[in-house]
Amino acid sequence: MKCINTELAGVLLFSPQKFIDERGFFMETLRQNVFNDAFTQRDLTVPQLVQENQSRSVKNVLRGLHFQQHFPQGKLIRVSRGCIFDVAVDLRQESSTYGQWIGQQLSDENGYQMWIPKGFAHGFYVLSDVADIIYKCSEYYQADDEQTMAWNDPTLNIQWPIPANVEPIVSRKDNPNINPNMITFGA
Ligand SMILES: Cc1cn([C@H]2C[C@H](O)[C@@H](COP(=O)(O)OP(=O)(O)O[C@H]3O[C@@H](C)C(=O)[C@@H](O)[C@H]3O)O2)c(=O)[nH]c1=O
Repeated sequence: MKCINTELAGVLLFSPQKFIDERGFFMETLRQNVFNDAFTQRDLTVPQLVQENQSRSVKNVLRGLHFQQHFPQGKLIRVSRGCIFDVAVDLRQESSTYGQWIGQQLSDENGYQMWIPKGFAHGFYVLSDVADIIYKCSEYYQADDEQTMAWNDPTLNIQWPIPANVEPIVSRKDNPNINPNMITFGA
């Protein structure tokens, strides 16, 4: 498993070694010592991962942007089936990359895992017919602590790879036209 930095401080991309043979493939998806080393080598605190989630989405689904306000979660995200455009937005006011976003394709082909630290909002858009996302979190989910920021927030101006004339499929919570409690970036 290789770990590389991204242009946003603390956002890491893990790239596994894939062993392909006539049966299919094999790869390690978590190895605690490699994971820990990636953080200690960068003088970052090693996160404890306390919850794992899986969701399935169909093409054109967009989930996010989500974050927990008082109990922020770091998230280690991978895709076991299909392909997504995964987005992290830096909401850490003291950060040199505050307000910036990063988008990365994660797929069952590339096997990449994106580490999104605490203090970021997270969302993704599904590019394949179906996508299964598996992600581990460093804090427990707390429904009443969760905040949603509009995926199409004009200040963030995230360049989602949504085809022209396609409306993404969103939950009521993630629909800026329906959810009156949505957070506006910078407000
Ligand atoms: C996230 C989550 C949801 N749920 C429940 C609440 C709800 O009834 C149902 C579906 O929840 P949601 O609609 O919030 O699911 P979803 O929109 O997939 O929420 C997720 O979106 C991505 C972008 C993230 O970053 C995640 O942290 C999480 O916020 O599952 C849990 O029980 N535990 C959890 O950890």
